[in-house]
Amino acid sequence: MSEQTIRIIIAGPRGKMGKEAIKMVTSTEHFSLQAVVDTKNAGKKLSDLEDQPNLDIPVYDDMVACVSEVEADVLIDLTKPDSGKKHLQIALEYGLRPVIGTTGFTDQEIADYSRTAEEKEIGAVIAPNFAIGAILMMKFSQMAAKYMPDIEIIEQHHDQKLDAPSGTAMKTAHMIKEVRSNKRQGHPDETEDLQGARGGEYDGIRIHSVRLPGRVAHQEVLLGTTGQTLSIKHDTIDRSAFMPGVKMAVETVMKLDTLVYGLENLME
Ligand SMILES: NC(=O)C1=CN([C@@H]2O[C@H](COP(=O)(O)OP(=O)(O)OC[C@H]3O[C@@H](n4cnc5c(N)ncnc54)[C@H](OP(=O)(O)O)[C@@H]3O)[C@@H](O)[C@H]2O)C=CC1
Ligand SMILES: O=C(O)C1=N[C@H](C(=O)O)C[C@H](O)C1
Repeated sequence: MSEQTIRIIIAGPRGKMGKEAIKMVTSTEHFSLQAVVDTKNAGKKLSDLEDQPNLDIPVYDDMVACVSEVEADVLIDLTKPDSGKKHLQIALEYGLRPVIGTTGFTDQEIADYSRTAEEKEIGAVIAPNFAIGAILMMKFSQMAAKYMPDIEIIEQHHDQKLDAPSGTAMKTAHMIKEVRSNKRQGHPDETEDLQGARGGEYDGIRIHSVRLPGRVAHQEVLLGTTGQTLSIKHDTIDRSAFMPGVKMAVETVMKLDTLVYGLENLME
C-alpha cells in the first residue's frame, strides 16, 4: 500500500448510494476499501452480498466494532438520518474522518458536530448534495436571492426517501439565509385551510417536498418580484452524478482539521 493510499470504511453498502460508492472506491487507485458496515450480513464478506464485487472485504453490523478492529482513515456514511448521526459521532470519537452524505441534520446538530470536530482537530465533511450541478443550482440561487428575496423551493424525490425536506433544500435555504434578511412571504393575512398547503418554513422561505415513484432527485428554486419570476432548476437522473463529489470530499477531508458543511466550501 503506497503512503498516499486513503483507507475507507463505507456504511450502507446495500443502499442505492452505497452501491455507487463501492464502485467508485474500488475503482480508484489510491483508495482502499477496508470494511463495510451493514445492519444485516455481519460476519460475511462483501462478495457474499448481492450485486457486489467479488472482494474479500469484511462486513460489520456495528460501527464501534468496525472502527475498533479495522484500520481506516475515512468513513463514508450513506445510510439514514439516525444512523448517519450516530456514525458521525463514533467516527469523531475514534479519530476517523467522516464524509457524511446522509441527510436529515438540523442546523443545531451541524453546529454541535462542528464543535466536536474542532475540539478534536479532525477533518469532517457533511455534504447534503455531492452533485456539481446541484451545488451550482444552490450557489446561483444564493446569488439571485440578494436581488429577488421572495423565494419558494420545490424539491422532488423518489418515494423511498425518509427525510423531508431534503438536505439539499435545507442547505439551499441555509445559504440564502446568509445573504438576505428574514422576510415573511405571502399575504400577511394568509391562512392555511389545508394544513401544510404553504409548505414548511425556514427563515421565511417556503419549502415544498414532493415524493413520487419514478423520481430521482430534483429541485427548483423559484424567485419572484414584480412582473417576473426566475426559476433555477437541477435534475439528477442517475446516482453516478454524486460520485465525483464523494471522491473529492474523501481526498479533501484528509487535509482538513474542522467540519465543513457543504461541498461548495471545498471547491475553488
Ligand atoms: N449527499 C448526497 O449527494 C446524497 C445523499 N443521499 C442521502 O444518502 C442516504 C442514503 O440514500 P440511499 O442510498 O438513496 O438510501 P437507501 O435506502 O437506498 O440506502 C440506505 C442503506 O443504509 C442502510 N442502513 C440503514 N441504517 C444503517 C446502519 N445503521 N448501518 C449500516 N447500514 C444502514 C439501509 O439498510 P436497510 O435497508 O436494511 O435499512 C440501506 O441499505 C440518505 O440519507 C439520502 O438522503 C442520497 C443521495 C445523494
Ligand atoms: O435521498 C436522496 O435520494 C437524496 N438525498 C439528498 C438530499 O436530501 O438532498 C441529495 C439528493 O437530493 C438525493
